[in-house]
Amino acid sequence: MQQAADNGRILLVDDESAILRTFRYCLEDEGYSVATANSAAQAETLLQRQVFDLCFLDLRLGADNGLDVLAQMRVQAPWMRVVIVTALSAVDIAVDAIQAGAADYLVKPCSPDQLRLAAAKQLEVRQLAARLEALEGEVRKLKDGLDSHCPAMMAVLETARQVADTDANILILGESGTGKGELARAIHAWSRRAKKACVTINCPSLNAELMESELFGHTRGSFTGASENTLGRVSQADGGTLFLDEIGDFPLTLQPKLLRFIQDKDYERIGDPVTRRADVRILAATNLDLDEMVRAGRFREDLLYRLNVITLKLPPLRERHEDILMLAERFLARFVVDYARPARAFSDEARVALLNYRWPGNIRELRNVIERASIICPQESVELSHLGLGGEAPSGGAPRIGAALSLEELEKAHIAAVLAASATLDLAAKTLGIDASTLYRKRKQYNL
Ligand SMILES: Nc1ncnc2c1ncn2[C@@H]1O[C@H](COP(=O)(O)OP(=O)(O)OP(=O)(O)O)[C@@H](O)[C@H]1O
Repeated sequence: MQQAADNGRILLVDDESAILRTFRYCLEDEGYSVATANSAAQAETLLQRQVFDLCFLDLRLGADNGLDVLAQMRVQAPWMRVVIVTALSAVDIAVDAIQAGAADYLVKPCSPDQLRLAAAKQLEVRQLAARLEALEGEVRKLKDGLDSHCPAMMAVLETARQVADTDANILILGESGTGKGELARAIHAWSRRAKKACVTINCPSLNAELMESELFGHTRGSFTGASENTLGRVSQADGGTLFLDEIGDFPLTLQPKLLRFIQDKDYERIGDPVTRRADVRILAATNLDLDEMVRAGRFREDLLYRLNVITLKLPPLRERHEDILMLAERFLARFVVDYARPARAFSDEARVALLNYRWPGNIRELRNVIERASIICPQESVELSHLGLGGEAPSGGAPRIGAALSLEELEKAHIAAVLAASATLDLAAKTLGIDASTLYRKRKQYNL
C-alpha cells in the first residue's frame, strides 16, 4: 500500500462507474495508489482527507460544472496535477480548463496505453516539482546556514524567525565567533525589509567623531578631512536594517544621539542643521556584559532598554554538540571545492576530537580549523593530525623567534596567544600595546 502511494497517489473523478472501474484497474496495475469519486462533493471530501499527486477529472459531472470543480481543486490542492477527461465534442471546454490550471487533457474513449502514459508523464512532473521544492528548502537553509539540531539553538532560531518580521529592535548576545553577525543578516533576510539594505557598522573600529559621521553623514568642510558631503549609514539603511556590531564599544559620548535616533527616527548630518528622518530597524550584537557596563557607567541604561526589546542569546559551540559535525562537514565540503583538494570525510578519531574540543573561538575557530585541514590533508580522510587541535591555539604550536615565518604569521600567532591568555579584549589590547579598535581589526583580518 505504502509502495503504491510512493509511486503516485491518483484521484479519479467521473460520474460513470464503469469508467472509474476500468481506469482504476489499469492504474493500479501500474503500481499506483488510486481513489475514486463519482461526484464533486465526494472529490472534495477525499481531497480534505488525503494528499493526491494527480487527478483525472471528467468535466461532465452531472449537475456540477467541471470548471468550478477544477477551480476548487486548484485552491484545495494546488500541487496536484489535473488531467481533464473529455468527450471529443467538448474539447474546447478542456482548452478552457487548461487555461484555468489543468495540466493536460485526454479524449474519451482512451486506450489503457494513453491513460498510463498520461499518468506517468504527470507524476514525473509532480515528482520533479516536489524535488525542486525540497532542494529550494535545502538551498535556503544552506544560504542562511543557520539550521541546527541543538535544542538551545533551535529555540533561538525559532524566536528569531518569529520576531524577524516585526520592527522590534533585537540585541544578539553570545561569545565571539558564535555567529551573531550571521544571525543578524538572517533576521534581515527573513524580514519584510529584505529587499532593502542591511548596513553593518563595526562599532569598535571608529572613535566618536568618525562614528557620528559614519552613522549620520556630514557636509563638506564640517570638520578637518571632510572633503565631500556624505550620506551616512542611517540614510543608506532607510527602509532596511542597521546592524550595530559590537555595540558595547559604541562611543559613550555619542550614545545620546543614537538613542534619539532610535526613539524618534530623527537625525542631523554633521554641519547641516536640517533634521532628517530614516525608517531603520536596529539590530545590535555584543559579546560584552552590557548590564555590567551600565553599572560601571560605560553604557547608557536608556539606550540598552531601547536596544534589547528582544534579546537572543547564542549558545557557544561547545554547548552545541549536535551541530559540531554537521558544521564541520559543511565547511569541509565547501573548502575542498574552493581549494580543489581531495579530502571528503573525517576519520572516526578526528570526529571524536572535533566533538571533545572546547572551541573557545566557536564557529569562527571551527571554520578556520577545517579550512586549514582541508588544505593540508593529502587524502580523502581527514585525520586527527590534520586538525591541529593539540593546545589552546589550533594553529599548531607556538612559533619560534627567528623561524622561517613572515612578520604577518608571527603577528597572527602572537595576537592569538595573547588573546587566549587575556580575560578581556581591553587587557589583550593593553598587553599588545595597541588600541582596542586596532585589535578588533586585526582579529577580523586574521580570523582569530
Ligand atoms: N551557522 C553557521 N554556518 C556557517 N558558518 C557560520 C555559521 N555561524 C557563523 N559562521 C561563520 O563563523 C564566523 C563567525 O561568525 P560571526 O562573525 O557571525 O560571529 P560573531 O558572533 O558575530 O563574532 P564576533 O563577536 O567576533 O564579531 C564567520 O566566518 C561566519 O561566516
